[in-house]
Amino acid sequence: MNPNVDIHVETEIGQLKKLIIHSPDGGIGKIVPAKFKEWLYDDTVHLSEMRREYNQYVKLLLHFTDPEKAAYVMDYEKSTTGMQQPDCYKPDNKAYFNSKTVLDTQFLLSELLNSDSLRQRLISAVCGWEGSSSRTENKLMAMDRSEDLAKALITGIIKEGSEDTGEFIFAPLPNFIFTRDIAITVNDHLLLSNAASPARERESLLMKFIAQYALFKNQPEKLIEITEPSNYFLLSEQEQAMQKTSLEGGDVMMIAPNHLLIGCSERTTPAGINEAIHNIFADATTGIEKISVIKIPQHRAMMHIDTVFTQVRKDTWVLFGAFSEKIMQLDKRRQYSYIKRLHSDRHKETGFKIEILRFQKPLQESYVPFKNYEVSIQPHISGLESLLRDISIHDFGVDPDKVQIIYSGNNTFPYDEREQWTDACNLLALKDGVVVGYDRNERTIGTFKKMGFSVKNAAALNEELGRGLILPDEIENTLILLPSAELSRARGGSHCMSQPLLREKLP
Ligand SMILES: NC(=[NH2+])NCCC[C@H](N)C(=O)O
Repeated sequence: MNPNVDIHVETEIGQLKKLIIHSPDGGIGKIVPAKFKEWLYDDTVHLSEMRREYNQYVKLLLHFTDPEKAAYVMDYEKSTTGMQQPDCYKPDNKAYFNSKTVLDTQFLLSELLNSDSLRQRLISAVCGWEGSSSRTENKLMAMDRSEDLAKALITGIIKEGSEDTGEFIFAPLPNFIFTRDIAITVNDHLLLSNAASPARERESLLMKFIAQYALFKNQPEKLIEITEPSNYFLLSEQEQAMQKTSLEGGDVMMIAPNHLLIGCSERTTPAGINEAIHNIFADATTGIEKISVIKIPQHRAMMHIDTVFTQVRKDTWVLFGAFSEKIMQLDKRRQYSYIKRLHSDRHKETGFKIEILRFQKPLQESYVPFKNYEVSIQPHISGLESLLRDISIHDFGVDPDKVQIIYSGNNTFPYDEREQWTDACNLLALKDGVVVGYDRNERTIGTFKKMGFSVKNAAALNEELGRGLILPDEIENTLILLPSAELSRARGGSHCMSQPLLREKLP
């Protein structure tokens, strides 16, 4: 792909033009219960069903960004009915849809691996990381097709015959479908994550290669990296745990052209945030002037901030009601029972209260790297709901009376918690007011309807779009529902399954 062409994201809701995804690969079919905790899963997944669900998502993205390729996959599917996973969805197959707007990490990697020097470098880096033997390294080097090699580096399996047979060389990357978590476009820069757990570290390594050698080949200065301080290795184990520098993309939202949100969570540490703020403010060209940091409890149910809220439209948000200070002030009993629940399955202090700090970039002349930036607690921002209102009003010029918050599960226990768990708050905007969610979150869907949104099933809509009965431009104020029985088990929604590279500016 052309290096550094058309990479720009300045909001969460501008019309989506280009993104990186990763279709569920065979590694997901290898998860065993003994590995749930380490591999960040809560269940085994029925892979072929998950793929059927995911393919609706891919089709939808193609309809909105690359209609020719949408037509191609729809025709292909029709001509091959009965195929479990049609070849047009496989990045290593000749029939792959190969779009320039819906890019798969696996396809991007295989293109890079056509270069001998990069092939050598990537294999050494991955094998070094995984502690593999030289025999494994040589086996990988000897692979003919770069498509097979890319797949092996992701799934951890050197295929022999069908997908289910082959040699295991390292652990799979079952969370690679959540491409949001590995990197975030910040205006025309890319912020690379530093994963919190070993299960996701190889993902970061692969993404770094894609960013360095494909997306930003000619502009390495546009990459923002989060690293451990140089004296980290000197610290005791205890100090290292305290000062771990991790930041995952699910905690970062490019909310308005000069405003970035960063969550402090189970996955993103204060040291990671500190590093991000300094690196972003030190670079005069990122365009970021304020960074709001949101501290949420360190809890599996809400590993990133995008599991508790996302933006739907300039004036509309979906939020987990337990984090609305407005509701919690009214409902002290509910707050108490919620805190108790959060604490009961966690030994360490989780810290329930949401805290928000705003960091303001000082004028460039007075900026001394790593020394000064202004921190403020805005008195009118007392929690998440007032932050979201503040963004609609001040960043998007919405009339204060017009801001609306949709609460997951219609803010009624137990649906609020159940639907937050299955990513009712984790929506991807295809454009201002058109978002993608999961069909299982019925109470949340009901609230969308009450608020005046249309609701459409992805499969039906894809058919209508395919037949030209409706055009993407004609779709407004709509929640599009993906089938989600299996997809939701991986514990992420459409927001985390997307890494936007290009969105149009809002009018
Ligand atoms: N941005 C997100 N909410 N990502 C969800 C990631 C889910 C994944 N199983 C994990 O625990 O890492």
